[in-house]
Amino acid sequence: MARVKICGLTDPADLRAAIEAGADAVGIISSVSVDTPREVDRGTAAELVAEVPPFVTATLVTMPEDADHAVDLIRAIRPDAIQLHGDFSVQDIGYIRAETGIKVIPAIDYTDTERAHDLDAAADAILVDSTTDEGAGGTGETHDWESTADLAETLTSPVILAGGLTPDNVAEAVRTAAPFAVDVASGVEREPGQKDHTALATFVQNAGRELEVPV
Ligand SMILES: O=C(O)c1ccccc1NCC(=O)[C@H](O)[C@H](O)COP(=O)(O)O
Repeated sequence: MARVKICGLTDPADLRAAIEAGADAVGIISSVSVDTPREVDRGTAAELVAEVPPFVTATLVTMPEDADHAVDLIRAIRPDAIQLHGDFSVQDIGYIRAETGIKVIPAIDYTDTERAHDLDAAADAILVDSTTDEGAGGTGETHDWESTADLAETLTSPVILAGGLTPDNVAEAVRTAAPFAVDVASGVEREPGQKDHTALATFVQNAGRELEVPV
């Protein structure tokens, strides 16, 4: 069974729908250096994070200028975990964790297996995505899930599979890559930045939650 993170939530109604659908984690995107309909300002990010209940991981997804900027964002927004897009080092990850005490999840492009191995010991999990040249996510593009399966076998960190996942392909992605978790942003939207609540629920079910032991 793969855990599920629903990413790029921009308003309370979509946040609640993701939680009701059974998401294990939610992603709120703030302070990114690319143009995306899923970005919210720092204040909105803090308000959304404050609405996340216990046992659901509120994840700040960001492209900070440096490790101190990441720490500053964490202190303002107060997430449970940070997903870092950009060229951050082992030292940066250690520093952010030591300063804030939260889990640090670097995002890497699926082709950058060397970087994944470099960060493995420092990271709490690694998000393997189909990223842009700037290292951003939300591309809606799938990649070779078998290569991610091979990569995951050589890492000790839990691997989160992202990139182009949808309610229709997530079951196949989980079967092929056997990730710790899957992550979706654009694949469950009704329009850019707004989630389709039916698609959210179907995504969570198809990721394998329906296989849980019935009550
Ligand atoms: O979603 C974005 O627009 C985005 C922009 C900049 C940095 C990260 C971003 N998203 C990060 C995520 O975790 C997405 O869920 C992941 O990249 C998958 O996106 P998608 O292919 O649209 O499902």
